[in-house]
Amino acid sequence: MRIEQFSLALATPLTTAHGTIDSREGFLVFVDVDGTRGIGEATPLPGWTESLEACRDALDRAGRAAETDGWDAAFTTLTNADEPAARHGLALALCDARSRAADVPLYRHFGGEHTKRVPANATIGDGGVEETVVEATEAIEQGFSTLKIKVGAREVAADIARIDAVRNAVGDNVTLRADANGAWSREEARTALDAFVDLDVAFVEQPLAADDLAGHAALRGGSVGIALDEALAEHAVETVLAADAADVLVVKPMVLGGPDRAREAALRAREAGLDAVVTTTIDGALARTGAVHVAASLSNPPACGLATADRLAEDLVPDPAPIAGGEVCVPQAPGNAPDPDLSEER
Ligand SMILES: O=C(O)CCC(=O)c1ccccc1C(=O)O
Ligand SMILES: [Mg+2]
Repeated sequence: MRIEQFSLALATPLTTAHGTIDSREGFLVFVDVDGTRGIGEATPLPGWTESLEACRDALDRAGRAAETDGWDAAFTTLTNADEPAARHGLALALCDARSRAADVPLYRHFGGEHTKRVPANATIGDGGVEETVVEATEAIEQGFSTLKIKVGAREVAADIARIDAVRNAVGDNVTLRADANGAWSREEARTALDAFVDLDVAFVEQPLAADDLAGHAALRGGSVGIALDEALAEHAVETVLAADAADVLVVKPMVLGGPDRAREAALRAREAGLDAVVTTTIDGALARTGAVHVAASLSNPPACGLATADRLAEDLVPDPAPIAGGEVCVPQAPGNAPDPDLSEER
């Protein structure tokens, strides 16, 4: 197992209620499984996952275990909860190699039916009213029919005005979602949800703090759904499901410890009657493509948060899963991504 650090600048920083993401640092993970190459990506996002340093330490530890005792031993040195990005890096590398060896695209290796495209949502940042409307209108022109708008960084009334302006600009046939990143109090969330009924907002992602499962459970029941995202960085999937706290789970492979874990979480959500939206943490192309395969492995996925490549000013490889007309093209080559030519010489 070989580990190589990278850093990617963002062209368009993503500002959320919790701060601004303006660059992404991580590691490429190269493995050889019985003669077949696999490449994974571990791109930790502190606050959501372990730190870059902890990720590096965990990958080094897993690498040593792999050398002496094999891949299973390497996995037992990593946990979903403590080192999810490191586990993601190793898991993506291994499932890339295994699906490549089996000569099938990764989503088929996961058990998915043949599928060419997955619908994606546009991700609209936390600008003022005018900026938000411009971004929303541009996204519609690009072919998106689902928009996810960041809220929670300003007064609730200002966010309601932003969503109202977007609804007026885009008309009734566009699905609107909002993501508060845990910024609201229970009262603020109630005020926002009440206003969002008339604006036909499909769901709000993480209106309350990650640990307030009871508060989220109490917000449910109206026409505006509750989606949980940060809550899954803090609690096990089963805990969240048992709390009856959500209509939708937001499934981030980098946060859940790998594409395999993300698929399991999505299937569990569906079994429990919830929907699952697969999204990235603004990852490099390899992890983003892994997330695309997770979404493509589900039958009829909803619009997913996979349209994040264009936020990067540079990327690891040419985009294996480009967006066209509001949909992601699912790679059909064996493995996760077509051989990116960065294996042997690096
Ligand atoms: O879901 C999307 O549309 C894109 C991904 C996204 O919003 C995101 C990206 C990085 C960190 C957190 C989040 C989030 O969903 O809160
Ligand atoms: Mg979110």
